[in-house]
This record gives sequence, structure tokens and C-alpha cells, in this order.
Amino acid sequence: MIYLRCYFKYYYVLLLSIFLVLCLNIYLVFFFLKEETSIGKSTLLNYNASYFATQNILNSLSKLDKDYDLPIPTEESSILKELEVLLSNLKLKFNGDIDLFNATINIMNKDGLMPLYGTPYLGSTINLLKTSEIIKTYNALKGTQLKLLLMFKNNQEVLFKPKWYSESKIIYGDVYAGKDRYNGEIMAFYISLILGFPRVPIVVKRILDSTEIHKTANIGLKKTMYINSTTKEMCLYGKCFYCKREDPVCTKSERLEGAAIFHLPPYMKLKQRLHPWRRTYNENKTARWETDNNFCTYVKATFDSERILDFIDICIFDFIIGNGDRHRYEVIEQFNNTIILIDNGKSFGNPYKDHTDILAPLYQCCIIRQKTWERLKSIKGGTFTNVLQNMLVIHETISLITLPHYNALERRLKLVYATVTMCQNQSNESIFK
Ligand SMILES: Nc1ncnc2c1ncn2[C@@H]1O[C@H](COP(=O)(O)OP(=O)(O)OP(=O)(O)O)[C@@H](O)[C@H]1O
Ligand SMILES: [Mn+2]
Repeated sequence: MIYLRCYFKYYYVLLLSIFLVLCLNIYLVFFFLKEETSIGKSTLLNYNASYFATQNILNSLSKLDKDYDLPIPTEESSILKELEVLLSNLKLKFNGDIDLFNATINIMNKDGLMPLYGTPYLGSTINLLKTSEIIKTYNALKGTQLKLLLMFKNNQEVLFKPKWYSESKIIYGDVYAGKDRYNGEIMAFYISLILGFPRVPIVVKRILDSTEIHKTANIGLKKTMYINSTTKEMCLYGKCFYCKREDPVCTKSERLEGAAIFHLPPYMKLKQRLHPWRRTYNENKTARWETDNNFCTYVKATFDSERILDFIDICIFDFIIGNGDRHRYEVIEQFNNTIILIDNGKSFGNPYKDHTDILAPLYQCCIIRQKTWERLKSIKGGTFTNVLQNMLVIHETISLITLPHYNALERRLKLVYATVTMCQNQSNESIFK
């Protein structure tokens, strides 16, 4: 009898345990299902318009015609012949007996800052920018990052953006992370000419020595200069939004390297405008273009078609140099509000990353200027790097950027071909304007 009662007791306990295990299982199944859907949801949020566009571009790249790997012989392309003229114009031809800076300014017009083949005095002007005696050095108070304004004897000014990083430094993080890359400013000048956008003022590498800076600095700048007691090098932190005493630039072996940018004369009125495809610069906020691939429809209602084609030219340039910081664009009032490309310092950050979303104006509007397309095609198959390096050796050095950056330029050029091909395949009418 006792055995029987015990047996029943265990039987109930067993049943109860099975019931509890079942309940737990049902709970767990529901719990994970719920988690799955919430994971699904948050992932879906990240699969935004830029994500889908990138996938489509990569897909188009995988099917890209092999012909894009083959260069065009120079004699078969008027664009390449024109680039040869530019190359020759980059060489020294004048000894400064003409007013080179004035001539550089006088050639600027609504089509850009110089003709695409350059000018016969381009090389000499570059040389003058690299060597002219500096008579005054100020802290330029424009923009948010540290910049100096150097004045030459004839009152011509250049903006000097100092070197913060070594050429091999890779900048991780957001597309706009880090400080200005002086070499990016110089590269952008040459690349703009190759791509057919002569809208970057001349930029050269310039090396200042500490005596020169000290001798010419004005009082305001001098107040932010000091000698590092350990290294005995001269440091300066300047005055600007991001300038901090504990974050100075210092000379190395008494030399300060940087980019010297031809300063446009003050009578040329630059107007800053907000770029419709700008980023929010806020991690928690996405811009409309980042989630809506129909964003171009909205832009078309606000801007005329030539301006939209400008945005598309610019985004190709920015994508290739890796600049995702074009929050504003600037126009010259006198020249029919023509666009100029200044502030290219946030380029050449990470050669292993292609920020495809910089191409949003191109893949969202799916149009491109015929002449831009012809130009891009003419430098295929390695010609881009060849021409670029041939130009750089004249006044700078090809080691201004590292090999991975050259690879990135070629890779991104092909991504542009893939994007245009994708647009062509999607559209019933011609995308070339
Ligand atoms: N070559 C130039 N000639 C004339 N003005 C210039 C030139 N380069 C820059 N400027 C003026 O100086 C301003 C600041 O320059 P830049 O944008 O390069 O600085 P920044 O510190 O990077 O600014 P931000 O942080 O706003 O991007 C420009 O908006 C422009 O008005
Ligand atoms: Mn900037």
C-alpha cells in the first residue's frame, strides 16, 4: 500500500516536471521568435537606401565589361592628347617675368579656374607658389580647422593647411573622421584636372621652416606658438573652432610641411550653399537621402538640371578621392555662380574603404554629363594612375599617397563605371546629358 502511494506521488511529480519543461520550451520558443523579429527589424532599419544601392553597384561591378580594364592608346583619344598638353604645361616655362599670379586669376571664368589643358604658365605658377618669399603669416580665421594665411611680397596669399598625419596613416571611423589631410588637398588639385573639373584652386606642397614662421607671424599667431621643451621643436595651435593648446602642430627638424592653396582674390565673392546630399553629422539621425532612393525627385523640384549635373560631377570626384565631407558647396557670384571645389582635405583617409554612398547623387538621379562620361572612360585600364603619377613627379612626388591609395583610385573609378552601367540598364531613356 505504502509502495503504491509512493508510486503515485512520483507519478505526479514526473507529470508536473514534464508540464513545467513544456511550458519553459513554449516560453523559450516565443522569446526567441520575438527576439528574431526585433533583430530582423533593427537589421532592416540598417538596410537603408545606401545599403541597397551599394549591393546593386557591386552586382553591376561583377558583370562589368572587361573592356574597362583596357587602356585607350593616346593617339586615339582627344582627351588623352589634351592631358598630354596639360602635362607639358605643368613643366616650367617662364621665369616669372610676367605676373604669374595675376595671369592665373585672369584666366578664371564661369567654366572653371583654368582651361582643361592648363595654361603655358601653370608650371611656373606652381613653382612660384612653392618658393615665393613669405612676408607675413596669419592665423586664417575661416572654417573650423587650423589654417595659416601666408602672404607673399606681391600681396598674393595662400592658405596653408598643415600636415597632421604621415602619408601612411589610415583614418578609421566615420567618412568625415579625422583632421585635414594636406596631401589630399594636393591630390585633389591634380585629380580634378584629370577628371575634367578645373575647379580646385592650385595647391602645392610647401615646407615652412621655424625661423620663417617665427619671423613673419603676426602677434595673434605668435601668442599660440611655443617651443616644446623636450623636442625643442616649434609648436603652434592657432585659433579656430577645433584649435586646442594641447593639440598643436609642431615642426619636425624645424620644418613644417603642409598644403599651400592659391587664395582667390577677395573681390571674387564666394557664396556658400548647403549641399542637398549633405550628411547630418549626427550618429542618431539619418539624412533623407540616406533612406530614400527617390530623393532626387525632391532635388529636381528645387534645383535646375545643370546644378544637379554639377552635383553628380562633384560626387564622382569626391567618391574617387574618398571625401564624404562636402556639406556645403561654394560658388563664385561673378562667374554666374559657377561651382568651385575648395576644402578637399577630408579625402584619402582610408584606402581600404569605398564610401559608395558618396555617389548618391549619381545613383539616385541616374544621369551624368556626356562629357564627364567620355572623360572617365578615356582614363580606364590604368591610364588614370599613369597620368596622375606623370603629373605628380613634375612638382611633387608620387609618394604623396601610398600604393593602397592608388589602388583605391583605380578601384573606385571602376565602381563609377559600374554605377553608370547600372543606371543605363535601369533606364529606358538616355542617361547621358
Ligand atoms: N582657396 C581659397 N580662396 C579663397 N577662399 C577660400 C579658399 N579656400 C577656402 N576659402 C574660404 O575659407 C573657408 C574655409 O575653408 P575650408 O572649408 O577649407 O576650411 P575648413 O576648416 O575645412 O572648414 P569647415 O570645417 O567648415 O569644412 C571656405 O569656406 C572659403 O570661404
Ligand atoms: Mn573642412
